Amino acid sequence: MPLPKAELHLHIEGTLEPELAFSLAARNGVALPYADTEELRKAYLFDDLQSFLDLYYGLMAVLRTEEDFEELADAYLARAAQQGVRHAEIFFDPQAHMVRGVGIGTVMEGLGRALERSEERHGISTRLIMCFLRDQSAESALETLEAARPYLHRIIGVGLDSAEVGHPPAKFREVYEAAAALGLRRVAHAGEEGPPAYITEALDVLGVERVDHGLRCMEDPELVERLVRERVPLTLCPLSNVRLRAIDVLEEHPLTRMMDAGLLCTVNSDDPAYFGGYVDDTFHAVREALGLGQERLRELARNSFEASFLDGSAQDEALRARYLAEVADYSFD
Ligand SMILES: Nc1ncnc2[nH]cnc12
Ligand SMILES: [Zn+2]
Repeated sequence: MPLPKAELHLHIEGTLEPELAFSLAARNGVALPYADTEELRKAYLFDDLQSFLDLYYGLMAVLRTEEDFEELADAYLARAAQQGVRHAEIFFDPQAHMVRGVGIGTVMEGLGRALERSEERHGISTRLIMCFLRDQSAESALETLEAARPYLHRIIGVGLDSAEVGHPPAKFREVYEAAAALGLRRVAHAGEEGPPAYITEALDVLGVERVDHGLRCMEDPELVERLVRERVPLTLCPLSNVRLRAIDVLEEHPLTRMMDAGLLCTVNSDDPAYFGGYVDDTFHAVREALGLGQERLRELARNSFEASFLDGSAQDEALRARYLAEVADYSFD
C-alpha cells in the first residue's frame, strides 16, 4: 500500500494519457498530427516549459464534451487512488477550452460529475482550483472569473499558470483582488522558470497562500527565510523540473536542501501523463535519486495535508485529522 498523501499541484489536462487522447479524438472526429500513441509519446521530449505548453494546449483539441472531461477526471482519480492519494486539489485551465469554443459550463459539469462521486468511488476527497493563463491578458482573466460565477460554489480557489517569464504576478492584481473578495483561496505558479522576485510578488501583490513550484526561491536567502518564517507551502514537482529542464537530473534536485532549510515542501506530479510518473512514482523517484529516508517521506506526506485547503470547516478539519493519522500509522515495508 502506498503512503497516503494529498496531491496539491495537478493540472487535470496534464493527465490526458495518449490512449485516452486517441480514443476521444476518434469519438469527436478530431484529427491528431500523430499516427498513433507511440508517435505521440515520442514527441514528449521538451526543451523548456514553452515547448511542453505548445503540445499540451494542442492535444486539448480532443476534449470537447462534458463526458470527455468526466472521463478524463475519473481516469485520473482511479490512478491517483492506486498511488495513495487521499485528497486532491485539482487545477483546470478554462481559458484553454473557451478559446476553442468549449464553454466553461461544459468543463465544470464534466469535471463536477467525476469529482462528486470521487469519495465514494475512489476514496479521494477533492477540490477544484481554477487557473488563469498568465500569457493571456488581465482582461481575459477577469472575464473568466465572471464566466465562472455560476460555478463558484464548486471552486475553492484560483491559480496562475502557463508561460511564466515575462508575465509577472502583478499583471493579475485586479483579478486576484476580485477572487479574494469572492472568498476564493489564492495560489500561483511562481519561481518555476521565473526569478525569485516573482515569488515575492505573488505573496505581496496577489496574496497567495501557497506557491506552486517556488523552486527558484533557493537563489534568494532572504526569501527562503521569509517562506520558512511564514510557513508558506511550496508545491514542488521534481519530475516536471527534470522534463522541462529547470534542472539537469533528479539527483541535483534541491528538495533535500529545501527541507533542510525548513521550507514546507510538498511533492506533486504537475502533468503526470507527460512527465513520466504519477505522484507515488514521483515519491519513489526522489527517494531513489536523493536517498530520502522514511521519516523524510512521512514528513512530505504530512506536509501535503497540512498545506491543503482542508481547513475551511469542522468537517474539513476532521478529514484532515483522519488523513494525518493514516500517515502517522503508515508502516513502510
Ligand atoms: N508546469 C507548468 N507550469 C506552468 N503552467 C502549466 N500548465 C500545465 N503545467 C504547467
Ligand atoms: Zn503546474
